[in-house]
Amino acid sequence: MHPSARISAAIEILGDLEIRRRPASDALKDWGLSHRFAGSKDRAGIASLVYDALRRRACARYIMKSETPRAEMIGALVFARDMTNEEIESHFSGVGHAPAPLSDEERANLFARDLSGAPDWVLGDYPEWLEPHFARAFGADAVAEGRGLATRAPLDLRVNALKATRPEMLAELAHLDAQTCRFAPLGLRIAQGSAGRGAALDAEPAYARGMVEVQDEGSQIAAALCRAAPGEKALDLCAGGGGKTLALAASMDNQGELFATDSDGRRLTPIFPRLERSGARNVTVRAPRGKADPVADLVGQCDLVAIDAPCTGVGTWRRNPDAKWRTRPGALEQRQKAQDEVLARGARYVKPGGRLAYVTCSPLCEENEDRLAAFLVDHADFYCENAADSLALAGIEGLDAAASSHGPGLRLTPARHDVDGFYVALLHRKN
Ligand SMILES: C[S@@+](CC[C@H](N)C(=O)[O-])C[C@H]1O[C@@H](n2cnc3c(N)ncnc32)[C@H](O)[C@@H]1O
Repeated sequence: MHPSARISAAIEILGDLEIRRRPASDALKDWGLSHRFAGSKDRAGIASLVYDALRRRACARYIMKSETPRAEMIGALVFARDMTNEEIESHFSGVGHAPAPLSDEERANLFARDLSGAPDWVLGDYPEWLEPHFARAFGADAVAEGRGLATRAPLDLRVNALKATRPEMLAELAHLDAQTCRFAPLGLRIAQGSAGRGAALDAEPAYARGMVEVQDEGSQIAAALCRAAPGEKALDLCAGGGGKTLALAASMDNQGELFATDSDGRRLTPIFPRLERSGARNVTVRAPRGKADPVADLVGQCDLVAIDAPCTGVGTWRRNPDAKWRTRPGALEQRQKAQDEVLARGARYVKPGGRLAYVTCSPLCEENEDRLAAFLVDHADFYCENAADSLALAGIEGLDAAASSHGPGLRLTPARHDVDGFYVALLHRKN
């Protein structure tokens, strides 16, 4: 497909999202099924355009003074693709499958690119309802942090210490220009292509053999901060697809016991092949059955309970840009309730002297420091670890400035650390 035809297709899909209010991945899949002539490169290129438009939707709508998918696409080419006015006009030629030529009004708005007077939520490209929450979490940096969350994510890999070393994998993946991550001790980063096209990892023998695993550097740091050690009894209470479980198992070097569960058994499905591929042998998956607690025998027994809590996912917007417009205000209150419940539940499994790791992929105080403060009111037998100690004990260097200024714990953000947004705090149960 001609690049201009891809732009037309992306506009069509943005229109579908507008009307049917469904996940972008569903709309993209349906488009692919009904346009079978489009090859995989075309589909990837169109998806990348759609996601870029979602990333920069607020700025695009503002400069174009319009909320149409066409306006969003023009804005995406400005803000996410750095195209000149002439380049954009050449794509909107009306020839063949290219979008119709720009109207006089569109041309005037495009040429002006006028963001003057725009509020922070527009400049930072986040939903208006989150403005007070961003202001609280980030203060004067709200716009910069929003912009960070509106960029494209790189591809990060975690070297599976059960099967390989980082120097070995650096050499193995040199043809992808793999680089060591800045902070994560086992992390490798592969830069994305200019139009957001990623490396074909599936074709890599090192990936197929489980020597590397896809995991954002922020998620790797969160897992490393848990300090799961060989010989420990550990519980991953919100294991989901197992991203953190695999990292915890590797950090335990297959020694000790790691239990993985989740309140939603269906979410555990991907964990089985992933464990198999990774060579982790000390993990027991306990799927919930009926109302009984699948890990009841672990009450008061665990050295470590990791809670990768359900959250708004604001920190993952780089990878899921449509989530930022699909999340509704009520979701924040719902998540806070779930977080209080899961923290109270997790505390029960920690043995005296054991630790509880609380992790979210959200930067909002309401989901992080506020939840810990509420937890500590009801759990006087727990205390929070100092952020500097957490980093030192996990052997992670260069992140001292990530200590939260809102309370205990650490905050990672795309703008400051070039990783997905994460919050991590370590609590200890007193002896
Ligand atoms: C952020 S996701 C976990 C992601 C996963 N740890 C990973 O790294 O791939 C949060 C998970 O918490 C689960 N969850 C929510 N409330 C829970 C509870 N009270 N007990 C256990 N799991 C819960 C959800 O079903 C969801 O799978």
